[in-house]
Amino acid sequence: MATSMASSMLTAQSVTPSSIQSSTKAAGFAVDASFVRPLRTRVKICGMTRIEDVDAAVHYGVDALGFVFVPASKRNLAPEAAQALFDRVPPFVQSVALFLDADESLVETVISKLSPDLLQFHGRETGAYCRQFGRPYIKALGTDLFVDPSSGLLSDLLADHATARGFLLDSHATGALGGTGSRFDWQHWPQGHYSSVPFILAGGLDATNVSEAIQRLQPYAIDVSSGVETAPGVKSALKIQEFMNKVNPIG
Ligand SMILES: O=C(O)c1ccccc1NCC(=O)[C@H](O)[C@H](O)COP(=O)(O)O
Repeated sequence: MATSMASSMLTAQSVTPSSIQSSTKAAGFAVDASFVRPLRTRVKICGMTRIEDVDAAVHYGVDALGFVFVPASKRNLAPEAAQALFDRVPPFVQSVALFLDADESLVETVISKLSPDLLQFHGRETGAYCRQFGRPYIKALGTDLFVDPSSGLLSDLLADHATARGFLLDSHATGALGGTGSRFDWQHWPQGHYSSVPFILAGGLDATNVSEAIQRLQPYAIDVSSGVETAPGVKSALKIQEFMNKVNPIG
């Protein structure tokens, strides 16, 4: 008890904003006053379709749960069917509603019925489209954009989405379906001064590769779906446990 109190005091003392910022700079990220890297990697598990999976994810310490409102997806939820899942999300765990080039009416229905904490746009949505809902959002970007940043496409997109709370980098080509379980070439992970908002790593993560991903890329957060599933939309409590233990090892 005494030892653990002493070590938590030590941690609290040594974690000044300036020490956080200098370690962030060392990792190659642009830092401004609005983005201080957290000490632990945050986790979103996406594609929740079952109450028992929500419970397992919460039990193992997830930060956010993703719910897919994309009719073409195997993980798609009808807003009415999602109510019971949203009702199960406890305080301090975020609910994230995911859309892909959706009709505005679907987004509005989900907002009014389910009150998600955060919206996630996975297609070719413009900044103006995303902002019209007046809710915080993150924007998914295909890493094809990062292969040649000099093209200007990437900086245009980041500028258009200047009010996004973060950018999720996935292996999908922009506009294509996500949640495929495939990894992108991590060499294309942004190391430069692209943005002062957090980058979230997604695409093909699982318990075998997530530690390496975090060490090499130091993302703000990670997002996983297939890597903790036995079938699309069916999560495994054991895989969630193994994954979460690798992200933020206990002890
Ligand atoms: O999950 C889907 O079916 C889906 C459909 C359409 C757009 C996006 C979708 N999922 C996005 C994600 O789940 C995340 O980006 C995910 O963390 C990465 O997926 P995975 O490679 O399966 O871990």
